[in-house]
Amino acid sequence: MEACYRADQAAAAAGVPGVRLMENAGRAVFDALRAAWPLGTIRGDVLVLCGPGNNGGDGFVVARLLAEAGWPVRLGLLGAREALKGDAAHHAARWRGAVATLAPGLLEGAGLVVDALFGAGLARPIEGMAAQTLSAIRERKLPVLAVDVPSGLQGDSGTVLGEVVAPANVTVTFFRPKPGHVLFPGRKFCGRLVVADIGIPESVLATIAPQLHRNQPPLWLQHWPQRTAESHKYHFGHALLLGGAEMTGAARLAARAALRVGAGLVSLAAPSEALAVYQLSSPSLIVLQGSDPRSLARRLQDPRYNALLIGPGLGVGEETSEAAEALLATGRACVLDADALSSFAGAPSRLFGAIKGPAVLTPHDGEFARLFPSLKGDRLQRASAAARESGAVVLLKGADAVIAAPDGRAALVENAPPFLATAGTGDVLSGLIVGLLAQGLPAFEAAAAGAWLLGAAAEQFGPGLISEDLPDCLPAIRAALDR
Ligand SMILES: NC(=O)C1=CN([C@@H]2O[C@H](COP(=O)(O)OP(=O)(O)OC[C@H]3O[C@@H](n4cnc5c(N)ncnc54)[C@H](O)[C@@H]3O)[C@@H](O)[C@H]2O)[C@H](O)CC1
Ligand SMILES: [K+]
Repeated sequence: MEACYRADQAAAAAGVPGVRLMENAGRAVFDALRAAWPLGTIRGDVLVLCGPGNNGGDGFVVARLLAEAGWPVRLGLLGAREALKGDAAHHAARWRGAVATLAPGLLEGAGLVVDALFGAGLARPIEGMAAQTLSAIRERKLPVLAVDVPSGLQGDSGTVLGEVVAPANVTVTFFRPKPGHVLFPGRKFCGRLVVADIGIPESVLATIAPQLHRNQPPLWLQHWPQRTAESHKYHFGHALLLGGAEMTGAARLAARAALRVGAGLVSLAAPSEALAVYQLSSPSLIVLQGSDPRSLARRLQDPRYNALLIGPGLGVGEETSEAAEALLATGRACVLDADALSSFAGAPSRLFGAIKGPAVLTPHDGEFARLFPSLKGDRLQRASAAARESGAVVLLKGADAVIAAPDGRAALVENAPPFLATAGTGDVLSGLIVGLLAQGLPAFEAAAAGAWLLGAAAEQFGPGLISEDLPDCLPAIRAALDR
C-alpha cells in the first residue's frame, strides 16, 4: 500500500497552493494545541521542533501563530535554515523568532513540545541529534503534540522506523487518518487523534487514495436494508449456519447476532445430539437436523438460503472442510470463520479453489498466518494480498482490524474498543456479517458494516461486556442508522 497521499499530490490535485495547505495545517495544529493546553496551563514555554521537510514547515507556521497570539514559544531546527525548500522555506521566512539548532538542551524550560520533525517523508531510522532529542523528551515525560504523525512512525503502516519515537498526547493529522494512526503499534503512540480538514475536498482523496477507506457508516450505508410498512421477513434473506456438537456457544452467538442484525430468517443445522441445546437457545432460530456433508448437500438444494456461515464451534477436520466446500460450491454468499479456516490450514489452495461466489474470511492473526504463511508486510498489505490471492474479502481481526477486498479496496476499523477482546466476539462478528449478507449487502460492505456494528455495540455496552451482551445492543444502533 503506497503512501495514501502526499502534500504535493493533494495540493496539485486540489489546485490548492501548497503554501496555503501548510498554513491551514499549521493553523489546525495551533487550534488543537490551544484546545488541549489553554494558555497558562503549560509550565514553561512551547518548544517547536522542526525537521528539514514540510513537516518542519508546518512547525514554522505553528510557531509563528503561537508567537502572534502572545504565547511563549521557541523553535529548534534540524539542519540549516538555508537548506529548507519550497513551502517550508516560505513559511520559515515568515518566522521572526530565533532558530536554534536542534539539541536535547533546548528542552530546558519547555512545558510542551510540538513535534514537527518528521512526517510522511520519514525515510530511515532517526539518528543523531534528532534521536537524542526525542529520547530526552521521553525521559523527561514532556507533553507532546505531534504534527501529522509522531516522528519515527511510518504513516502508511504504523510501524516504527528504528527504535526512536516520541509518544504524543495529541496528534493532528490532515484530511483523514493514515493507516499508521489506526494500526498498531502506531496507534498507541499517537495519543488522541485530531483529523483536521485543511481544504482538500474529499473528491480529491478519491483520486489519490481510491482504495483506502475509513470504516465508517458512509462506506456502506447506501447498501443498508430499508424496512418499510409492507416489508416482510423474506425480504431480508435467510441465513443458514452450521453448528457443532460440542462448542455450541459459538454458533448460538453467531445465530443471535444474525437475527439481531436483521436477517429475515436464520436457520441452524446441527448434529442430532446437539439439537436440544440449539432449540432452547432462541425461539426465533430455526433448528435443522444434520450438518454432515450429505444432509447439507440435500439442505442446500433449497435456494432460499442466500447466506451461509460455517466455522464457529464446528471443530477442525476433514468433515468441516468438506462441509465448507459444499457451501462454497453453491456460489451463494459465504462467511468462513474459525474452524472452517483452520481446517484448510494445510491446504489453502483447496479453500481458494472452492470459492465460487461472494465470500468473507474472518481470520485472527493465527488463522491468517496458517492460511497465508508467505505473505509479508504490514497488516494492510497482508490483508490486501490475501484478498487478491484467495478471491475473498478478508477481515483480519484484531483491535486494529483491516478489511480488504480482491478488487483492492481496503478499510480500517477504528471503533474496536479494547474490551472487545473477550471470548466469542469473533462468533458474534461472523453472525453479523452473515446476517448482513442475507439482507443483500455485498461482501466487502457486509464485512465492514459487521465490524463497525460490533465496535458500536461494544462501545454502547461498555467495559465488562461479554459476547452475549452484544447482539441485544443492535436494535438501538440499527435504529440510529435507519434514520
Ligand atoms: N498531506 C498534506 O496535504 C499536507 C502535508 N504537509 C506536511 O508535509 C509533511 C510531509 O513533508 P515531506 O517533506 O514530504 O516529509 P517530512 O517533512 O516528513 O520529511 C522529512 C525530510 O527529512 C528527510 N528525512 C527523512 N527521514 C530522515 C531521517 N531519519 N533523518 C534525517 N532526515 C530524514 C527527508 O529527506 C525529508 O525531506 C507531512 O507529514 C505534513 O506534516 C503539509 O505541510 C500540509 C499539507
Ligand atoms: K511529526
